[in-house]
Amino acid sequence: MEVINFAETPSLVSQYMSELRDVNVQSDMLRFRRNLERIGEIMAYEMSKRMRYKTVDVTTPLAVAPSQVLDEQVVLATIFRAGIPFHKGFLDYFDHAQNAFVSAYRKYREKENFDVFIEYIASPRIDGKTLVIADPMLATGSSMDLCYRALLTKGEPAHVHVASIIASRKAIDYVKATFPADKTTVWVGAIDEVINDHSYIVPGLGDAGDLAYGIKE
Ligand SMILES: O=P(O)(O)OC[C@H]1O[C@H](OP(=O)(O)OP(=O)(O)O)[C@H](O)[C@@H]1O
Ligand SMILES: O=c1cc[nH]c(=O)[nH]1
Ligand SMILES: [Mg+2]
Repeated sequence: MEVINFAETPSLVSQYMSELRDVNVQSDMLRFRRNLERIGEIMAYEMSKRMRYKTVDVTTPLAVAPSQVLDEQVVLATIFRAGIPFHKGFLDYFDHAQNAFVSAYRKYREKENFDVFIEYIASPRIDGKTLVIADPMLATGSSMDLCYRALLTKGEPAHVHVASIIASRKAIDYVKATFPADKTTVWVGAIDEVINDHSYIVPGLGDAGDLAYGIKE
């Protein structure tokens, strides 16, 4: 399974990542959401280079121009809440994509133990399509895995792109063990080595949902 890690090649993504992580910048929620979006936009563009195109004739005011257009039906899936700005970045580039939304939340049994519950799914059929699941944080990998399994009730995708801003090493290993190796590509802004007792990524950035939308009760 190919893992594309943007941290290996310094670019503007590195600048946006540093702002996302920085406690002194995080109080600017607009910038936090916009940086999630911007990384989504750049990932979408890089992903688009791996996709299939077909040639069509486009009529200009002067003549006919043979043009390359995307020949894959993309479904952009995301997980509430933190996935929303990241998803918007992808959708602004893959503007013809269909979309899927899934809810997943951690229900803590005690401080360190929790189950992830999926309660809501709104998705088109995904048979033969290119499925992108965009969620900024891949901590244990449970939400991503449960989301994927929920989406499989809507069909079998041709290819799966797992897109994340920060992943833990543990989650990368989990995705490698649970997603189909022959048709999954993983895209990450960075991989952090540590995950703490509360299953938060360290150094990570904190709680992406709260930083994007405010704390919840
Ligand atoms: O890999 P996991 O251990 O499953 O954790 C990752 C999940 O945690 C975050 O969502 P969170 O549960 O904080 O919800 P929120 O976006 O509503 O804050 C994130 O957006 C993922 O969905
Ligand atoms: O580090 C983490 C883990 C889960 N969810 C987050 O938002 N951050
Ligand atoms: Mg959260």
